Amino acid sequence: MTSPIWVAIDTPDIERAQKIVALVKRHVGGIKLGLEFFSANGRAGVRTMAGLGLPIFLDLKLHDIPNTVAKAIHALRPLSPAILTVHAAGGRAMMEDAKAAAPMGTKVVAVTVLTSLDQSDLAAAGVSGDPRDQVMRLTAAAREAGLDGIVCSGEEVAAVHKFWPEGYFVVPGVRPPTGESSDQKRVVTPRKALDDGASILIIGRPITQAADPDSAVRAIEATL
Ligand SMILES: O=C(O)c1cc(=O)[nH]c(=O)n1[C@@H]1O[C@H](COP(=O)(O)O)[C@@H](O)[C@H]1O
Repeated sequence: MTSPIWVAIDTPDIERAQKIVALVKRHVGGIKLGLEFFSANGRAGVRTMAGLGLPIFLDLKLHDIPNTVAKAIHALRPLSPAILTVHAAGGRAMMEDAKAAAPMGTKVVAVTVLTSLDQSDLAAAGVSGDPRDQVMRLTAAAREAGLDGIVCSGEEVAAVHKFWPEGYFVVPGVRPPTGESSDQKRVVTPRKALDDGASILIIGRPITQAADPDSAVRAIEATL
């Protein structure tokens, strides 16, 4: 069975990225490359990583006016990533244009409320209600825009799954029971996120910063 764990490779160093993937590749379903990696290595770097044989999640969290986001996605088309992210806060028109610009086989998913934010952060930004209310509002917009799914924390995934049973749900901010949460505020265990309906789990530092990434990913796998 394909692993639901996708490893977040957050480093600008492509050699380190390749080493980590070599260590964990038998135990992960895919590789997530984000802003840190892409800013340093660009499309050529993504191609190199794709050559390692696992599906690529290109997590650029695009958020701009519809035309700019659509053109950016158009420029990424040759990479045909398995998954691509935009911010749901960019609005329905932006999400519709993002989906239209993406290659056929690419899942476009919308980031709802970052897992590093809690209710007080939302209040500071003028958003009332708790993170779950805001995740639900943005999930409804993503669904109406024709996206494939959303990114949310494990605290909201059960509600989102109930609302959108056929959606694709990406859950980061996942920590093993003994793990440090670092900058993540809405955190659940990998087992709970899956039980509640996560399609895939995004896990970075608990694997990539471990002294032995292979043992770390296998220990997490054993809890699923
Ligand atoms: O879109 C994401 O992947 C994402 C959304 C979100 O709300 N929170 C979040 O942590 N992420 C990403 O998930 C990864 C989590 O990394 P760790 O906290 O190291 O496990 C990072 O690459 C983040 O960019």
